[in-house]
Amino acid sequence: MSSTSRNPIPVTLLTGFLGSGKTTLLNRLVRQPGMNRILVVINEFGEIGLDHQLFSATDETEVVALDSGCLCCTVRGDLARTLRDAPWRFSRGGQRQFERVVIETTGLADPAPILHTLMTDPKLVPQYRLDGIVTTVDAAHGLGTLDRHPEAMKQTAIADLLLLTKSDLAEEASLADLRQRLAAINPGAAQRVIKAGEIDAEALIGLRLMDADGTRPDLARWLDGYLDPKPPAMGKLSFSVGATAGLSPMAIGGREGDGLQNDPNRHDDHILAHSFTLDTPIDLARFESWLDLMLALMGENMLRIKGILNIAGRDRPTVIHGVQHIFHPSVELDAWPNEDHRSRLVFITRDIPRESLESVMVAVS
Ligand SMILES: Nc1nc2c(ncn2[C@@H]2O[C@H](COP(=O)(O)OP(=O)(O)OP(=O)(O)O)[C@@H](O)[C@H]2O)c(=O)[nH]1
Repeated sequence: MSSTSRNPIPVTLLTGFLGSGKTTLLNRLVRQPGMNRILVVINEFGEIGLDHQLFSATDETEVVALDSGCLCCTVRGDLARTLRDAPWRFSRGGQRQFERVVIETTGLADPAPILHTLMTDPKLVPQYRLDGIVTTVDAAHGLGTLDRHPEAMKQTAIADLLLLTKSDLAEEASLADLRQRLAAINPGAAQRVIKAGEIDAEALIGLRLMDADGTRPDLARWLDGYLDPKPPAMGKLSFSVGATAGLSPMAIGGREGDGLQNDPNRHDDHILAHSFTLDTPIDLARFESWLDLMLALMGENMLRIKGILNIAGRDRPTVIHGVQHIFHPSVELDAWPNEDHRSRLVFITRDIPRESLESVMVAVS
């Protein structure tokens, strides 16, 4: 099957702030008939990519992980290349194996440059059409996140559909306030309140942000307002590499800061991803008190904690998710995604130097 300008492949951009439920939604969606033959492009932020391991694809799903940085900053070229090559790369017997594309951005991505790529790359424009932008908003944290993070504001402003996730964690009154706030930012977007990623796939299809020729003027105006022609600023960033005193013998992932525009750990001068790999099984009680201490010390600047853990005494991996100050219940996966059974943790922080994380670890060791 070929894609032509008369039959371009629909693309859904799935965005939403850190921990707002994008992967949970995707995991549910790909099990529905309207969404099974899809190519999922997952963009990881941070040196250790965990998202594609937490996404459980079906047999019919093709998955590509773009893990060399944040889509909006450093890997737009990768996205363009991936989409250009996808129709032949994911084909069997001359038949393309996917009917639509879902791009899951990092929680920090500014969607505007990604849209710009989709709309202007001369090889992509005839092959793909933007079907819609879906933005997840955490019903429990949404209001505070909009106040503090301009990325979340942009993700909201450009959505066709706003999915208010985790409704089970939000008070009715604050949900109503959030809905009002979202409507003020983006009155044109439909709002749906969901729980545990449950929504009919049909609701996400055919949002028709743009005509197939990509000329809808309000989007172009929006892009004009948001696209920053300046390249990202360069700054000094250094990572310590090697063992540190901590929970257990621990290898600290990382490398000396170089070529920051390609640094997968850096979103801007303030937001950094810190990755840690722990070689030996974790003592759960000790780890939990370490986490409590870190959250107490780092407060709101600890944006996201994600990890796949090898807990002493457990055969299966345990996945943990912290979203700002809320720690979601940990989940045991059925099996390790690959042979590497080391624990891996990613912390996404604002204005918290790596040394502080390390010093907390030293303090509790
Ligand atoms: N209580 C509750 N938890 C939810 C719901 N949806 C998602 N979660 C939890 O929220 C946490 C983060 O969800 P993810 O789906 O990983 O969020 P994400 O947007 O993909 O996260 P990033 O990729 O880090 O930006 C996980 O622990 C989920 O289980 C919900 O409706 N209710």
